Amino acid sequence: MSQRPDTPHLDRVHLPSDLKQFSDAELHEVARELRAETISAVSETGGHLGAGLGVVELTVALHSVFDAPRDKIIWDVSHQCYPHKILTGRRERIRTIRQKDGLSGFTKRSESPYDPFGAAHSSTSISAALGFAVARDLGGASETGHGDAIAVIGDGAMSAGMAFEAMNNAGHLGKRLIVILNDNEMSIAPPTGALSSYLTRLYAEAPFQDLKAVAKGAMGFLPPPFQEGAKRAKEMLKGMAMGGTLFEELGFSYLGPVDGHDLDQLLPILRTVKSRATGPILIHALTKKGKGYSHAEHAPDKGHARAKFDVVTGEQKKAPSNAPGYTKVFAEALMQEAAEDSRICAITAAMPDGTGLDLFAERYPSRTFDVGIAEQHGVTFCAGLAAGGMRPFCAIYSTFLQRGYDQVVHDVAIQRLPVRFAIDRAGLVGADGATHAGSYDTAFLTNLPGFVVMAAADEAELKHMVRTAAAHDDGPIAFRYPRGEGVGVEMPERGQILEIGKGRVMKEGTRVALLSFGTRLAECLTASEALEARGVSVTVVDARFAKPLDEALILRLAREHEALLTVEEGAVGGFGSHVAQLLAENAVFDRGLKYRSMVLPDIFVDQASPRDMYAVAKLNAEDIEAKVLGTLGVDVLDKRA
Ligand SMILES: Cc1ncc(C[n+]2csc(CCOP(=O)(O)OP(=O)(O)O)c2C)c(N)n1
Ligand SMILES: CC(=O)[C@@H](O)[C@H](O)COP(=O)(O)O
Ligand SMILES: [Mg+2]
Repeated sequence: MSQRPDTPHLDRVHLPSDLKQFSDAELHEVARELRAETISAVSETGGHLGAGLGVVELTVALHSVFDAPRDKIIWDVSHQCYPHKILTGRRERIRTIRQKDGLSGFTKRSESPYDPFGAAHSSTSISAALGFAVARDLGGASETGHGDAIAVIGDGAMSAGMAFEAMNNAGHLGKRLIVILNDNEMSIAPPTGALSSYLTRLYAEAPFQDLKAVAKGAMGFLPPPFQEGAKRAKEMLKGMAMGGTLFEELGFSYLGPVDGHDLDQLLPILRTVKSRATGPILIHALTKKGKGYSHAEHAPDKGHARAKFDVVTGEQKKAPSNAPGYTKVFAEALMQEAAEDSRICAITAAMPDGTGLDLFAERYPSRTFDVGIAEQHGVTFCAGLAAGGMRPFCAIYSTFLQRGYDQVVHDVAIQRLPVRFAIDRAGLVGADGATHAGSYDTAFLTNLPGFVVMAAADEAELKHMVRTAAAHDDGPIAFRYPRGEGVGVEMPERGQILEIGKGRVMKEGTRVALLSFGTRLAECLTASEALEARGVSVTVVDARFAKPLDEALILRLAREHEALLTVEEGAVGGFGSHVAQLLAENAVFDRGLKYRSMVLPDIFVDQASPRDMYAVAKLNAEDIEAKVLGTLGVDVLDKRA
């Protein structure tokens, strides 16, 4: 356990209203202690660090000026919400964050009235805040009352289309709405794209202008520093002075840039905005990701997410790995294929490290594209690349691909374009919890005509699937694989091209067939050993493909066994549902086959270790064993006795 920081001011804050007791000078102390408390807590739990450290002053300023929960403070993505949680009655539990039965790592409506809107996927905050603003003005019912709607959105999140859709709508409606653009010039990786350059220009190149002239035509309200004509006010006015910022063109008043770490700027500005704003306003705050903790500030990712760490040295306490991680296996396999085929290119939506494409980019910079947080665009961009004769690999986490689904259907599948989808973080992911679970991709891709859908059972299989996808030009193809380490199997030098729609039999038995799709295969094999020990003979098959199904193999298994169970780390509607459809269409149930399908349950599974989450989902080896025994009508307790 790290030594807890001394926090005499913070100790007096149990709810945000307690901040009102402090002078502005004392709020500086609160902020200093809040930063120390955040670092100390995350050092014990691991989690998102850099973004939270970057908004410490903003959090203190917002909570001391506004009146949450009546005023709705909506954190975009909400990975920066730890200081907010500490100030809003959750300090006692902050050291449980992201753990089983602990606080969520994100804002969550069911957790606190101070979290008016849950998030974890980016760029939703302005839409949600606008919804609150309109509900307020239309007299919607709210247990906490209706006050201001405030969206705090990062420069990375601001680059997504959804943020602009919301600004477009908000500018048109003209409601009082406050957007704080938290510009730290970082996404998880350095941000890419023209918007990022634009934001930089807003404060780097804007000429100073006469304060009075600016004030005259500007916004009808000015914080005191403006009136005093202080140098700082000039800084604040730079962007405004340019006139016609992108945000103003969209109907927002633009105020900034302001120093997001300077409470002496933030407090008067927020107070003035609170008392005077009428329509939508955007405050452009410049901050530093990882601010105040040098090990974060100077890290390439600015301390975005951390395992538990030593506060003094910054050293992370990572568990030693026993097998290569799936992400790295994917990246290395793709590089092998790219070496042979100059048409292969790779696309990430702001997750170069998470998808392994940072490695690919080092070797093939001109064939790597980080499109920013823009999954929809990323998918259609790949469709265009494929139509243009390239072989694009679209590397997007399962959970984020949800955002590009219409593009998958309309731009890729209907046109039968050979986009290769590398779907990382398939299945339950652990500490990020339900928002990041890769639960639905098998279901939403296997519905689509012409799609090939594969799941890797281990890291060697992943290598085969990368090669198979590279070679597959006849329409779209996807392969899914989980977060974390492989199972430690022997790795081939290079992947083989798999026969499309063919599974592999791992072991032949006689009474029960376990048909696995994905990495539950290891659990099936473990369960089969336990079942064999009870005298139940088990066949275990790795399906490899959910689409097309290996119909011949599945129908043979159905014919030759008393029971057939499918097992997958995906929601209902995926592999098992397609197998059931095949069996039904072939009248197999009429002949008395006992069929069961093991899928993720119809609940959102909260954060815990992946193993604990799979225990909740009843998809571990012991659950498979129990399900088989139940299916056969064998009394589990009797047998164990
Ligand atoms: C739709 C979606 N895509 C990708 C992500 C992964 N992601 C989480 S935080 C983040 C960077 C956000 O950058 P920014 O908004 O600037 O916030 P910062 O971390 O810099 O404070 C990304 C890409 C996500 N949460 N949601
Ligand atoms: C907040 C967010 O969406 C990311 O930071 C996410 O937590 C990354 O997950 P991985 O650690 O699995 O890359
Ligand atoms: Mg940022």
